[in-house]
Amino acid sequence: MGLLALGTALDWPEAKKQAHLVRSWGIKQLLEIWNKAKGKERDAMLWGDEVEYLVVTYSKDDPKVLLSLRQADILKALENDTALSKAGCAPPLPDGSNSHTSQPPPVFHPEFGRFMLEATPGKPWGIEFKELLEVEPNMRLRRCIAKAHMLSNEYPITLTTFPRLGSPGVFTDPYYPVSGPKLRSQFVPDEIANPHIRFPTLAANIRSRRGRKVQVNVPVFKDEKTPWPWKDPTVNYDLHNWPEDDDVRNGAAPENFIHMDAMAFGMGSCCLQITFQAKNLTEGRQMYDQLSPLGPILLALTAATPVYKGFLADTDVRWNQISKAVDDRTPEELGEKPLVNDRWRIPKSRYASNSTYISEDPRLRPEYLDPDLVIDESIKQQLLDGGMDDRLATHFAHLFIRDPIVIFSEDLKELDLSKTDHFENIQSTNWQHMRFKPPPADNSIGWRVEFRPMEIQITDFENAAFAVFIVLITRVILSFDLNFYIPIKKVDENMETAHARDAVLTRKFYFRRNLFPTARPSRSGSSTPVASRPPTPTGPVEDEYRLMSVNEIINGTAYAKATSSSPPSSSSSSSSSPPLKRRKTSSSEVEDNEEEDEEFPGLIPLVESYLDSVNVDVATRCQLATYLDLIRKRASGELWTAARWIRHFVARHPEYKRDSVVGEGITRDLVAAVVRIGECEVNGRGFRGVCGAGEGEDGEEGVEGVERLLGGFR
Ligand SMILES: Nc1ncnc2c1ncn2[C@@H]1O[C@H](COP(=O)(O)OP(=O)(O)OP(=O)(O)O)[C@@H](O)[C@H]1O
Ligand SMILES: N[C@@H](CCC(=O)O)C(=O)O
Ligand SMILES: N[C@@H](CS)C(=O)O
Repeated sequence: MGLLALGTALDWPEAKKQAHLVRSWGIKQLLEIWNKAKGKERDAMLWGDEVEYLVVTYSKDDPKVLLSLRQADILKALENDTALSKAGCAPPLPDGSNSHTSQPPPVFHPEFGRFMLEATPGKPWGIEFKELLEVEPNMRLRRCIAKAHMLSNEYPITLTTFPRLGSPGVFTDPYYPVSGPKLRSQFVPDEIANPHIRFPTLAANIRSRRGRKVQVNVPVFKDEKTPWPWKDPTVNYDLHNWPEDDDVRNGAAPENFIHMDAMAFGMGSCCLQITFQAKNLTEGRQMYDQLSPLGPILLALTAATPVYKGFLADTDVRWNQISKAVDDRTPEELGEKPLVNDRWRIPKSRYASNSTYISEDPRLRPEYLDPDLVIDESIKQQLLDGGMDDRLATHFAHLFIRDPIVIFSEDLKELDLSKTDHFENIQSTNWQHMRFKPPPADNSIGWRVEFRPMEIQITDFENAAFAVFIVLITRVILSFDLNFYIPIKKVDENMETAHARDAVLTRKFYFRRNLFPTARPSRSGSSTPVASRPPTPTGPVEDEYRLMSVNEIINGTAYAKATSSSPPSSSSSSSSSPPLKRRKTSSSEVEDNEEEDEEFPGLIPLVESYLDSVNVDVATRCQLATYLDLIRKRASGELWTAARWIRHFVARHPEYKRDSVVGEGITRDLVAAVVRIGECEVNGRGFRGVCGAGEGEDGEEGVEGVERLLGGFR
């Protein structure tokens, strides 16, 4: 959730005139906080998660599911219920106890979509291992409380996208006709966006700055009966409501791509974000850098977005779609026209993988950095003159190549150095996969790092597992002083690779061979689990990394070898499931017979070594083991990603005609299945009973394939 200030928002031509002023005030505010906070020490190791939900309407007797646009009413109901004391919202902790002692009631926030909600814990989590066990019940509590403040036919669900957002016909409740002055979309009404002035202004000014509508094209999945070449049948080439309607006539909607044209198609997607507070600036910078190369791996591992606008896509994750949905670059910045009015060619959208490292770690070789990084030299100079070091000044001078998109006229009267609003304006509209967050103006909390790439998962069990995994990884990084550096450009490449269908099983990612400076004892104390090659700090950088599968990265080469002989569990799926490709089509695709002999320890074994080295009680260790097991099995293919489960669900549905179309009936049943899984979880009844395959305990049908997604964990 970005900066929710209020005021009179400037339209783009006016905002553009003030961009320079906002940037220069933003830099002054940044220097103010920098000078105040750079020496901050011993901040507590806190962290927090953010879970984003879609709100849908669903009832057993209704053949339609819709997006509910009652976000404001729901938030008001939550706000008015100060105790958030709805009966039945206290699911037991995994150890059977019922105490949620460390936490005040959760906090609910608005999001871009008027059909979205975000929930965070009432206060950040602390360093205690036991608190890790509170995360899942707290997430369930949030879902339960949210539901209790909705209408009986409304549900908070954690699918990344609503499968028929922008499809012809009715997909919102209430219905609004398409086309409004802010989004100017062919497919979604303006009312789909949160009416807070930030959101329609973001959408309108991004479009205006760009000079045309955003162009969100996703390759369609080619099934047996998909007409080919495929032309998006929902695009209307004859509309003449807005000048921007010409975009589709000028090639904005190419063949074989699902075409979308508004910010809502990206920022209407849900994710799971984790924020960490570092003990000081140095540690924050280290965490930012070391977590960066893990971003694409976690994106692939959490893949959950195979459907857009009623069609199966040929990609599994949301990332590039959001990137395109907020891409405000002009034709000059995109390199389509010679640079005349703009200052730079800019290689990436504002929503993209991060482009530089920020630590002063001596292990950071210059070769890992992008020599062509675009920065604003004059801003960098101001930061250097203000006492900031070169590397961090470069980072902020890169973020500040962007224009502020939402400017309130009231904020332009005088510079207030007791605030950070102008700095946050630019910072919070640089949606990179990591965010480095300075303390607020009052310096009350520490330097923080936000990990942003993960897709939201269907259940809180999975969301807690991924949140806890990232927490444990940061502790391993800090305890073992791990080194994940690879050239930042390779992180970009990995981000692209993560989009492939089933990338988790079919692709390889650039990853650092040796995470340790020297060999370390293994868990058994015998042979070393670390990479077999010595570190090469001065040798060719290319020797420091190689392509690895997600299984190798997460589970280690030994485990991957042992599990790779058995085909992924998709082999037992219906023949009508989209096929799992094992063909080689690019250098990053997994080849069955191309095993590398080099050892790599794997992140989960490293987490286990770390847990062995600290004092964790048995009950906590057991619960953490179920989370690690889920991730281990997702990485090995024993369990499916949500993307694969959704594809399977669609493929098995009687209404699916193998033509890539995800119709209303399929969408309804998919949402029904997700609601049912959520209910089973909130009620603490487990997935295996009511929600397992076949007839459930309550006499209702189980959810198709749920055991492939979740295994027998609950
Ligand atoms: N001092 C802290 N240390 C670590 N995490 C924190 C701290 N304070 C808040 N958080 C966590 O950071 C997350 C984001 O908090 P919040 O919504 O206030 O930030 P935001 O700036 O709106 O986030 P975003 O960067 O996603 O827009 C939440 O999970 C919250 O629990
Ligand atoms: N929902 C967005 C993130 C929004 C935000 O930056 O808060 C995503 O899926 O990445
Ligand atoms: N909620 C995000 C995306 S619009 C933000 O406000 O920055």
